[in-house]
Amino acid sequence: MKEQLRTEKWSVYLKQQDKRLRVITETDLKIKTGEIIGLIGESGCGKSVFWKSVLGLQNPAVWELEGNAWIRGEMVNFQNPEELRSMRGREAAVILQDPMSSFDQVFTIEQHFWETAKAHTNWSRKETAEKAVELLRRLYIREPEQVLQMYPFQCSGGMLQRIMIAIALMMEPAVLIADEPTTSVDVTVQREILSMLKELNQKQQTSILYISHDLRAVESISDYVYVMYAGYVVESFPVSRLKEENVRHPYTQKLLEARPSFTKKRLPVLQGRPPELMERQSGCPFAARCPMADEACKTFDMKKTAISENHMVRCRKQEGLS
Ligand SMILES: Nc1ncnc2c1ncn2[C@@H]1O[C@H](COP(=O)(O)OP(=O)(O)OP(=O)(O)O)[C@@H](O)[C@H]1O
Repeated sequence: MKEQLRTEKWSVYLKQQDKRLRVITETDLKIKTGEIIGLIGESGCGKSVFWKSVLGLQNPAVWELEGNAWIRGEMVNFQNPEELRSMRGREAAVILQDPMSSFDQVFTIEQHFWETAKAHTNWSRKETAEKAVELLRRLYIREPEQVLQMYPFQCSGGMLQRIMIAIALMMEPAVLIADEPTTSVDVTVQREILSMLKELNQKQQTSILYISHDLRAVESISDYVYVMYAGYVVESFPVSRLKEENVRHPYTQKLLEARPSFTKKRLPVLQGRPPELMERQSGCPFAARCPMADEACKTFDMKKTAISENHMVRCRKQEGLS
Protein backbone atom coordinates (compact mmCIF):
# COMPACT_ATOMS: atom_id res chain seq x y z
CA MET A 1 0.00 0.00 0.00
CA LYS A 2 1.21 3.48 -0.89
CA GLU A 3 2.02 5.97 1.82
CA GLN A 4 -0.07 9.13 1.73
CA LEU A 5 1.61 10.87 4.64
CA ARG A 6 4.71 10.14 6.64
CA THR A 7 6.75 11.99 9.22
CA GLU A 8 10.13 10.95 10.50
CA LYS A 9 11.67 12.28 13.70
CA TRP A 10 9.26 15.19 13.46
CA SER A 11 9.86 17.78 16.20
CA VAL A 12 8.28 21.19 16.63
CA TYR A 13 9.57 24.04 18.79
CA LEU A 14 7.87 27.22 19.89
CA LYS A 15 10.13 30.25 20.08
CA GLN A 16 9.21 32.54 22.93
CA GLN A 17 11.46 35.50 23.74
CA ASP A 18 14.77 33.87 24.60
CA LYS A 19 13.27 30.36 25.03
CA ARG A 20 12.83 27.50 22.60
CA LEU A 21 10.06 25.26 23.93
CA ARG A 22 9.68 21.78 22.50
CA VAL A 23 6.04 21.03 21.69
CA ILE A 24 6.39 17.82 19.63
CA THR A 25 9.24 15.34 19.94
CA GLU A 26 10.49 12.98 17.23
CA THR A 27 7.16 11.79 15.90
CA ASP A 28 7.23 8.98 13.34
CA LEU A 29 3.78 8.60 11.86
CA LYS A 30 2.49 7.17 8.61
CA ILE A 31 -0.83 6.91 6.84
CA LYS A 32 -1.21 4.50 3.96
CA THR A 33 -3.83 4.60 1.22
CA GLY A 34 -7.24 3.72 2.58
CA GLU A 35 -6.15 3.75 6.21
CA ILE A 36 -7.77 5.59 9.09
CA ILE A 37 -5.25 6.64 11.70
CA GLY A 38 -6.41 7.72 15.14
CA LEU A 39 -4.37 10.26 17.09
CA ILE A 40 -5.45 10.46 20.70
CA GLY A 41 -4.38 12.40 23.77
CA GLU A 42 -5.59 14.85 26.38
CA SER A 43 -6.01 18.53 25.67
CA GLY A 44 -2.70 20.32 25.10
CA CYS A 45 -0.69 17.21 24.22
CA GLY A 46 0.14 18.52 20.72
CA LYS A 47 -2.37 16.92 18.38
CA SER A 48 -3.27 20.13 16.55
CA VAL A 49 0.28 21.49 16.52
CA PHE A 50 1.29 18.22 14.87
CA TRP A 51 -0.97 18.45 11.81
CA LYS A 52 -0.66 22.21 11.48
CA SER A 53 3.11 21.93 11.46
CA VAL A 54 3.13 19.13 8.88
CA LEU A 55 1.02 21.30 6.58
CA GLY A 56 3.32 24.26 7.15
CA LEU A 57 0.48 26.34 8.55
CA GLN A 58 2.43 27.99 11.33
CA ASN A 59 4.43 31.16 11.24
CA PRO A 60 8.11 30.19 10.81
CA ALA A 61 9.12 33.21 12.87
CA VAL A 62 7.47 31.58 15.89
CA TRP A 63 7.60 27.85 15.15
CA GLU A 64 10.68 25.82 14.30
CA LEU A 65 10.46 22.45 12.58
CA GLU A 66 12.86 19.53 12.68
CA GLY A 67 12.75 16.18 10.87
CA ASN A 68 11.12 15.25 7.57
CA ALA A 69 7.62 14.94 6.19
CA TRP A 70 6.41 13.30 2.96
CA ILE A 71 3.08 13.63 1.25
CA ARG A 72 2.29 10.98 -1.39
CA GLY A 73 5.93 10.01 -1.27
CA GLU A 74 7.25 13.51 -1.95
CA MET A 75 9.29 15.27 0.68
CA VAL A 76 7.61 18.50 1.75
CA ASN A 77 9.75 21.56 1.15
CA PHE A 78 9.09 23.87 4.09
CA GLN A 79 11.47 26.50 2.72
CA ASN A 80 9.23 27.35 -0.21
CA PRO A 81 5.98 29.10 0.88
CA GLU A 82 4.50 29.03 -2.63
CA GLU A 83 5.01 25.27 -2.99
CA LEU A 84 3.66 24.73 0.54
CA ARG A 85 0.50 26.67 -0.18
CA SER A 86 -0.25 24.74 -3.33
CA MET A 87 0.55 21.40 -1.63
CA ARG A 88 -1.86 22.26 1.18
CA GLY A 89 -4.73 23.05 -1.15
CA ARG A 90 -4.28 19.93 -3.26
CA GLU A 91 -3.09 17.30 -0.86
CA ALA A 92 -4.53 17.90 2.54
CA ALA A 93 -8.02 18.76 3.54
CA VAL A 94 -9.04 19.63 7.05
CA ILE A 95 -12.49 19.32 8.48
CA LEU A 96 -13.36 20.84 11.81
CA GLN A 97 -16.23 19.91 14.03
CA ASP A 98 -17.96 23.27 13.94
CA PRO A 99 -18.93 23.59 10.27
CA MET A 100 -20.55 27.03 10.65
CA SER A 101 -17.15 28.60 11.33
CA SER A 102 -15.77 27.25 8.03
CA PHE A 103 -18.32 29.08 5.88
CA ASP A 104 -18.70 32.69 4.94
CA GLN A 105 -22.36 33.59 5.38
CA VAL A 106 -22.42 36.09 2.50
CA PHE A 107 -21.36 33.51 -0.11
CA THR A 108 -23.53 30.77 -1.59
CA ILE A 109 -22.40 27.13 -1.31
CA GLU A 110 -21.51 27.23 -5.01
CA GLN A 111 -19.20 30.19 -4.40
CA HIS A 112 -17.42 28.22 -1.67
CA PHE A 113 -16.68 25.40 -4.11
CA TRP A 114 -15.59 27.95 -6.69
CA GLU A 115 -13.17 29.73 -4.34
CA THR A 116 -11.36 26.44 -3.66
CA ALA A 117 -11.32 25.41 -7.33
CA LYS A 118 -10.09 28.85 -8.44
CA ALA A 119 -7.18 28.72 -6.03
CA HIS A 120 -5.93 25.30 -7.11
CA THR A 121 -7.16 24.43 -10.60
CA ASN A 122 -8.00 25.97 -13.97
CA TRP A 123 -11.51 24.54 -14.03
CA SER A 124 -14.29 26.74 -15.35
CA ARG A 125 -17.10 27.79 -13.07
CA LYS A 126 -19.46 25.41 -14.90
CA GLU A 127 -17.04 22.47 -14.56
CA THR A 128 -16.64 23.24 -10.86
CA ALA A 129 -20.39 23.31 -10.32
CA GLU A 130 -20.73 19.95 -12.07
CA LYS A 131 -18.05 18.43 -9.85
CA ALA A 132 -19.71 19.97 -6.80
CA VAL A 133 -23.05 18.42 -7.70
CA GLU A 134 -21.44 15.01 -8.10
CA LEU A 135 -19.60 15.30 -4.78
CA LEU A 136 -22.71 16.47 -2.93
CA ARG A 137 -24.63 13.56 -4.38
CA ARG A 138 -21.92 11.15 -3.21
CA LEU A 139 -22.39 12.57 0.28
CA TYR A 140 -26.14 11.99 0.07
CA ILE A 141 -27.19 15.61 -0.25
CA ARG A 142 -30.55 15.68 -1.97
CA GLU A 143 -31.22 18.16 -4.78
CA PRO A 144 -27.60 19.28 -4.95
CA GLU A 145 -28.26 21.81 -7.75
CA GLN A 146 -30.59 23.74 -5.44
CA VAL A 147 -28.23 23.39 -2.48
CA LEU A 148 -25.46 25.08 -4.48
CA GLN A 149 -27.60 28.21 -4.67
CA MET A 150 -28.24 28.27 -0.91
CA TYR A 151 -26.40 30.34 1.70
CA PRO A 152 -24.77 28.56 4.67
CA PHE A 153 -27.34 29.90 7.14
CA GLN A 154 -30.08 28.20 5.12
CA CYS A 155 -28.48 24.78 5.64
CA SER A 156 -28.69 22.53 8.72
CA GLY A 157 -25.56 21.69 10.72
CA GLY A 158 -25.53 18.13 9.34
CA MET A 159 -25.80 19.39 5.78
CA LEU A 160 -22.95 21.85 6.30
CA GLN A 161 -20.79 19.01 7.63
CA ARG A 162 -21.35 17.10 4.41
CA ILE A 163 -20.80 20.17 2.26
CA MET A 164 -17.56 20.93 4.11
CA ILE A 165 -16.35 17.37 3.44
CA ALA A 166 -17.42 17.64 -0.22
CA ILE A 167 -15.37 20.83 -0.63
CA ALA A 168 -12.45 19.17 1.15
CA LEU A 169 -12.62 16.18 -1.20
CA MET A 170 -12.85 18.24 -4.38
CA MET A 171 -9.07 18.31 -4.82
CA GLU A 172 -8.80 14.55 -4.14
CA PRO A 173 -6.40 15.16 -1.28
CA ALA A 174 -3.88 12.60 -0.07
CA VAL A 175 -5.27 12.83 3.46
CA LEU A 176 -8.38 14.10 5.12
CA ILE A 177 -7.63 15.48 8.56
CA ALA A 178 -10.51 15.55 11.04
CA ASP A 179 -9.62 17.47 14.19
CA GLU A 180 -12.17 17.28 16.93
CA PRO A 181 -11.91 20.07 19.45
CA THR A 182 -12.20 19.06 23.10
CA THR A 183 -14.84 21.64 23.83
CA SER A 184 -18.41 21.59 22.56
CA VAL A 185 -18.32 17.99 21.45
CA ASP A 186 -21.83 17.20 20.42
CA VAL A 187 -22.30 13.43 20.56
CA THR A 188 -24.84 13.35 17.74
CA VAL A 189 -22.66 15.39 15.41
CA GLN A 190 -19.64 13.28 16.37
CA ARG A 191 -21.53 10.08 15.54
CA GLU A 192 -22.64 11.50 12.22
CA ILE A 193 -19.12 12.54 11.25
CA LEU A 194 -17.71 9.18 12.27
CA SER A 195 -20.13 7.24 10.12
CA MET A 196 -19.63 9.62 7.20
CA LEU A 197 -15.84 9.28 7.41
CA LYS A 198 -16.03 5.50 7.70
CA GLU A 199 -18.23 5.33 4.65
CA LEU A 200 -15.94 7.60 2.60
CA ASN A 201 -13.00 5.50 3.63
CA GLN A 202 -14.66 2.22 2.72
CA LYS A 203 -16.17 3.33 -0.57
CA GLN A 204 -13.42 5.62 -1.84
CA GLN A 205 -10.31 4.48 -0.01
CA THR A 206 -9.90 7.97 1.49
CA SER A 207 -6.98 8.12 3.94
CA ILE A 208 -7.94 9.84 7.16
CA LEU A 209 -6.19 11.23 10.21
CA TYR A 210 -8.82 11.29 12.95
CA ILE A 211 -7.78 13.38 15.94
CA SER A 212 -9.64 13.15 19.20
CA HIS A 213 -9.46 13.04 22.98
CA ASP A 214 -12.21 10.42 22.95
CA LEU A 215 -10.90 6.88 22.98
CA ARG A 216 -14.25 5.35 22.03
CA ALA A 217 -14.46 7.51 18.90
CA VAL A 218 -10.90 6.66 17.89
CA GLU A 219 -11.49 2.97 18.57
CA SER A 220 -14.66 2.88 16.52
CA ILE A 221 -13.10 4.32 13.39
CA SER A 222 -9.35 3.72 13.28
CA ASP A 223 -7.20 0.96 11.83
CA TYR A 224 -4.14 2.07 13.75
CA VAL A 225 -3.77 4.27 16.86
CA TYR A 226 -1.13 6.75 18.02
CA VAL A 227 -1.30 7.81 21.67
CA MET A 228 0.24 11.21 22.32
CA TYR A 229 1.34 12.61 25.67
CA ALA A 230 3.16 15.92 26.19
CA GLY A 231 4.28 15.96 22.57
CA TYR A 232 5.54 12.35 22.46
CA VAL A 233 3.86 9.45 20.74
CA VAL A 234 4.12 7.20 23.79
CA GLU A 235 2.55 4.17 22.14
CA SER A 236 1.27 3.12 18.71
CA PHE A 237 -0.46 -0.10 17.69
CA PRO A 238 -3.15 -1.62 15.43
CA VAL A 239 -6.61 -0.91 16.86
CA SER A 240 -7.15 -4.64 17.44
CA ARG A 241 -4.57 -4.40 20.26
CA LEU A 242 -6.51 -1.71 22.11
CA LYS A 243 -7.27 -3.92 25.11
CA GLU A 244 -6.09 -3.69 28.70
CA GLU A 245 -4.07 -6.89 28.38
CA ASN A 246 -2.28 -5.70 25.21
CA VAL A 247 -1.41 -2.04 25.63
CA ARG A 248 1.90 -1.40 27.35
CA HIS A 249 2.13 2.27 28.27
CA PRO A 250 0.62 3.18 31.68
CA TYR A 251 -0.92 6.27 30.04
CA THR A 252 -2.73 4.18 27.42
CA GLN A 253 -3.83 1.85 30.21
CA LYS A 254 -5.22 4.80 32.16
CA LEU A 255 -7.07 6.06 29.09
CA LEU A 256 -8.60 2.62 28.68
CA GLU A 257 -9.61 2.41 32.35
CA ALA A 258 -11.27 5.81 32.11
CA ARG A 259 -13.25 4.78 29.04
CA PRO A 260 -16.96 4.71 29.86
CA SER A 261 -18.71 1.34 29.54
CA PHE A 262 -22.05 -0.12 30.55
CA THR A 263 -20.49 -2.54 33.02
CA LYS A 264 -18.48 0.02 35.00
CA LYS A 265 -20.35 1.55 37.92
CA ARG A 266 -17.80 4.26 38.63
CA LEU A 267 -15.19 5.48 36.25
CA PRO A 268 -11.64 5.85 37.52
CA VAL A 269 -10.55 9.40 36.88
CA LEU A 270 -7.17 10.13 35.39
CA GLN A 271 -5.66 12.21 38.19
CA GLY A 272 -3.56 15.30 37.52
CA ARG A 273 -2.89 16.95 34.17
CA PRO A 274 -0.21 16.86 31.51
CA PRO A 275 2.68 19.28 32.05
CA GLU A 276 2.45 22.69 30.36
CA LEU A 277 5.20 23.53 27.89
CA MET A 278 7.10 25.60 30.47
CA GLU A 279 6.87 22.80 33.05
CA ARG A 280 8.28 20.07 30.83
CA GLN A 281 11.56 18.60 32.02
CA SER A 282 13.81 15.81 30.89
CA GLY A 283 12.77 12.22 31.52
CA CYS A 284 9.36 10.68 31.02
CA PRO A 285 6.70 13.43 31.05
CA PHE A 286 4.13 10.96 32.42
CA ALA A 287 6.28 10.01 35.44
CA ALA A 288 4.51 12.47 37.77
CA ARG A 289 1.15 10.75 37.15
CA CYS A 290 2.35 7.21 36.61
CA PRO A 291 1.63 4.53 39.25
CA MET A 292 4.64 2.51 38.06
CA ALA A 293 7.21 5.32 37.94
CA ASP A 294 10.43 5.31 39.91
CA GLU A 295 13.45 7.62 40.14
CA ALA A 296 15.04 6.33 36.93
CA CYS A 297 11.92 7.29 34.92
CA LYS A 298 12.70 10.93 35.67
CA THR A 299 15.82 10.68 33.52
CA PHE A 300 14.53 8.19 30.95
CA ASP A 301 15.46 9.30 27.42
CA MET A 302 12.06 8.26 25.93
CA LYS A 303 13.55 5.92 23.43
CA LYS A 304 11.28 3.53 21.61
CA THR A 305 10.85 -0.15 22.35
CA ALA A 306 9.33 -2.37 19.67
CA ILE A 307 6.80 -4.75 21.21
CA SER A 308 6.15 -6.30 17.82
CA GLU A 309 6.57 -5.26 14.21
CA ASN A 310 3.74 -2.72 14.40
CA HIS A 311 3.47 -2.01 18.13
CA MET A 312 5.80 0.58 19.68
CA VAL A 313 6.06 2.02 23.18
CA ARG A 314 8.19 4.64 24.94
CA CYS A 315 8.33 3.42 28.53
CA ARG A 316 11.38 2.49 30.58
CA LYS A 317 9.46 -0.33 32.29
CA GLN A 318 8.91 -2.01 28.95
CA GLU A 319 12.57 -1.99 27.92
CA GLY A 320 13.83 -5.53 27.56
CA LEU A 321 10.33 -6.97 28.05
CA SER A 322 9.27 -7.09 24.41
N1 LIG B 1 -0.13 29.65 19.23
C1 LIG B 1 0.33 29.12 20.35
N2 LIG B 1 1.07 29.84 21.21
C2 LIG B 1 1.56 29.31 22.35
N3 LIG B 1 1.39 28.02 22.72
C3 LIG B 1 0.67 27.25 21.91
C4 LIG B 1 0.08 27.75 20.68
N4 LIG B 1 -0.58 26.73 20.08
C5 LIG B 1 -0.43 25.66 20.89
N5 LIG B 1 0.31 25.96 21.97
C6 LIG B 1 0.68 25.05 23.06
O1 LIG B 1 1.19 23.87 22.47
C7 LIG B 1 0.75 22.71 23.20
C8 LIG B 1 0.04 21.78 22.27
O2 LIG B 1 -1.18 22.38 21.84
P1 LIG B 1 -2.22 21.69 20.85
O3 LIG B 1 -3.22 22.73 20.47
O4 LIG B 1 -1.51 21.01 19.76
O5 LIG B 1 -2.91 20.60 21.78
P2 LIG B 1 -4.09 19.58 21.43
O6 LIG B 1 -3.62 18.24 21.82
O7 LIG B 1 -4.50 19.77 20.02
O8 LIG B 1 -5.24 20.06 22.41
P3 LIG B 1 -6.82 20.14 22.19
O9 LIG B 1 -7.31 18.72 22.23
O10 LIG B 1 -7.28 20.94 23.35
O11 LIG B 1 -7.07 20.79 20.86
C9 LIG B 1 -0.12 23.24 24.33
O12 LIG B 1 0.67 23.32 25.49
C10 LIG B 1 -0.54 24.61 23.86
O13 LIG B 1 -0.78 25.45 24.97
